[in-house]
Amino acid sequence: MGGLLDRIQATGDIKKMKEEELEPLCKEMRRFLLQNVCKTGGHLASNLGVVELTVALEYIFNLPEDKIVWDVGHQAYIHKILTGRKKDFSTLRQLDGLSGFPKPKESDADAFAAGHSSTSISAALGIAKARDLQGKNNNVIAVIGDGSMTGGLAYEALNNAGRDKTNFIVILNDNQMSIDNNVGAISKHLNSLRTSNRYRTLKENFKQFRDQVPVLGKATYLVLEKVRDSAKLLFLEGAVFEEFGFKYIGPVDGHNLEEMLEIFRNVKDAQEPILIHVKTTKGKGYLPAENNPGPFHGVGPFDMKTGNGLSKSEHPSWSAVFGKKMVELGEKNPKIVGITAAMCSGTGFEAFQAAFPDRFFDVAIAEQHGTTFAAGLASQGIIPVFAVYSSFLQRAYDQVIHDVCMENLHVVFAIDRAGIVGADGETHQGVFDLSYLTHIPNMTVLSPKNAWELEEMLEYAVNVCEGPVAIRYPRGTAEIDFAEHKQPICYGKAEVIQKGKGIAILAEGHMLQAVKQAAERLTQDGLDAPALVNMRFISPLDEELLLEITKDCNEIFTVEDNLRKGGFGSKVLEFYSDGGYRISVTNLAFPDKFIEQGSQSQLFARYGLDAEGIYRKIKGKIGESYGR
Ligand SMILES: Cc1ncc(C[n+]2csc(CCOP(=O)(O)OP(=O)(O)O)c2C)c(N)n1
Ligand SMILES: CC(=O)[C@@H](O)[C@H](O)COP(=O)(O)O
Ligand SMILES: [Mg+2]
Repeated sequence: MGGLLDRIQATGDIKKMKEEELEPLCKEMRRFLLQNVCKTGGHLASNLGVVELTVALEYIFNLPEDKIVWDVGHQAYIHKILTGRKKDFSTLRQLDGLSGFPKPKESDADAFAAGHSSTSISAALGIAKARDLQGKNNNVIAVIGDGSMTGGLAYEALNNAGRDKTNFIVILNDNQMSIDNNVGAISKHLNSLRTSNRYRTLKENFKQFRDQVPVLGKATYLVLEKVRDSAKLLFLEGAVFEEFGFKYIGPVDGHNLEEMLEIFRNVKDAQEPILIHVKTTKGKGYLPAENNPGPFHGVGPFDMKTGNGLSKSEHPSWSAVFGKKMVELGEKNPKIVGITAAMCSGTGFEAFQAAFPDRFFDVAIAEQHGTTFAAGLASQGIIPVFAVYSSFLQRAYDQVIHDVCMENLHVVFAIDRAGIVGADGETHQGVFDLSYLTHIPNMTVLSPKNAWELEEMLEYAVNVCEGPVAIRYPRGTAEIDFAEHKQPICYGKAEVIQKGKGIAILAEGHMLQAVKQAAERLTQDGLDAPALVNMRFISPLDEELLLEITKDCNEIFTVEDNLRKGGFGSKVLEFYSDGGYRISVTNLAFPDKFIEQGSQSQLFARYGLDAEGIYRKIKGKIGESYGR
């Protein structure tokens, strides 16, 4: 056990293995993956599905000279293990550990960083063009899943690449799944291709042809091409990729190592754009994941024997609170519709989808389209609620401005995973949305302190607001026991949790919990109780309250789950500065850099945004004036 993988770790090169060792290597790889990911958590099912594909790719191509661009990159664990990172694999997705995504900073075998979907063909095309411009002749390969193939960016790249005739290879890894079931016309088209046996027929024809005209190994591809041209019938139905100018090869069995090796040998160094359609099974080799690929797309620690998750919480997740409330709102108002961009289960939208299938739209991985589609619906009096992760909405920035806000359309954005998300790291931290939304005219931005307030804000956003409105809430479990503070939501009004003297702490959303604990410690230290405010509205700010508070307080602290620049605190600072008010404002927020991976609590602690850190920063700032 561990022998073959350890050999690769020692030699740093899978190419030194004998071909007959590759099957046992795949077996060992699956065991290793399971034994580790059941402890660290991670994107298990996608990785189990690409074991043979990755092993064959890295056996035939020469890394790092040849460049493999993994789309999203959540399925690059095997690649990491094969390229010298087995020894660090137990640190996967942990603080200061191995990233769950490709990262050129981590290894020169990682050609391009990713985390968001549908970028691989564009990036690979750019890398191939750069190769040509520099007179090099390495191979460039994009590996993209069927789910990621629903993203518009992929088609912009195909459109560019096919016309351009740049030689590079696209491997379409089709497991018929996005995170949930894949949807849309492209997915249907892939299904129709999957069931055809054109590649096998082509191979049969080729064999007959070869028996008549002897050919040697490397020329195989050229012969295949000739066979193809002489057997046009096989291609009459045509894959859409042929129309884009790619040579289409497939569908091929992505778990048949021999077939993968043969194809990759044949296409290596080809001089035109080629797309290989590979069929795989998500979760392959681990029954709980094969039977339930959705939940095993991304998992926390689990029991390997049963597949059951280990972490349980008595509190509901923010997404679950959102989902439950949406059903209630949907029952009362038939104008409400739900939109997701391939994140139905992640955003808690499943119950709404089940209850109102005609009023629920999974637009696939298409945040830009989802936003403009919502604008279209809103322009006709429908009330769309688009539930979308904060970092993925970054894609639709122009659509938010141009299609929604400029026309002041009543679109509700339920921004899930706002703030620090944890183990996914830099690519997924939702720490920009306050900065990229709050300066847009007409946009209302709300941040709930707890589960109850999320429900109230949703009701308010759907039934009371008129223009565009965004409610941002974090990943994880929602606080439910703030029984004492249940004031109704009023446009542009903050909620005063506690009046105070000297210091005022203004909290954004769920940060109020840590702020309350920090405030308690300050009072235990003998300071006057600080004023505590739950801002609720980040845009527009409650300017009346900001003025009022200066009567009793001269030290203002803002606390938020966002980067500092352009965030909530900097807006407060701007307000006082523009008005010429002489008051000390300190912003407690994430620093202006890409925030690394780690658990949410580790990251809040590292950046001084947990209760302890907030307490220390306030104490440090005011220490002198209080003589402490
Ligand atoms: C822009 C963007 N939207 C949504 C996601 C979330 N997401 C990550 S993987 C994934 C499904 C991808 O499906 P596919 O490409 O087929 O890969 P598979 O996991 O099936 O191998 C989704 C929706 C993302 N990473 N980026
Ligand atoms: C790779 C990707 O983008 C998603 O799978 C993401 O990791 C999901 O995040 P959650 O676990 O927060 O739903
Ligand atoms: Mg897929």
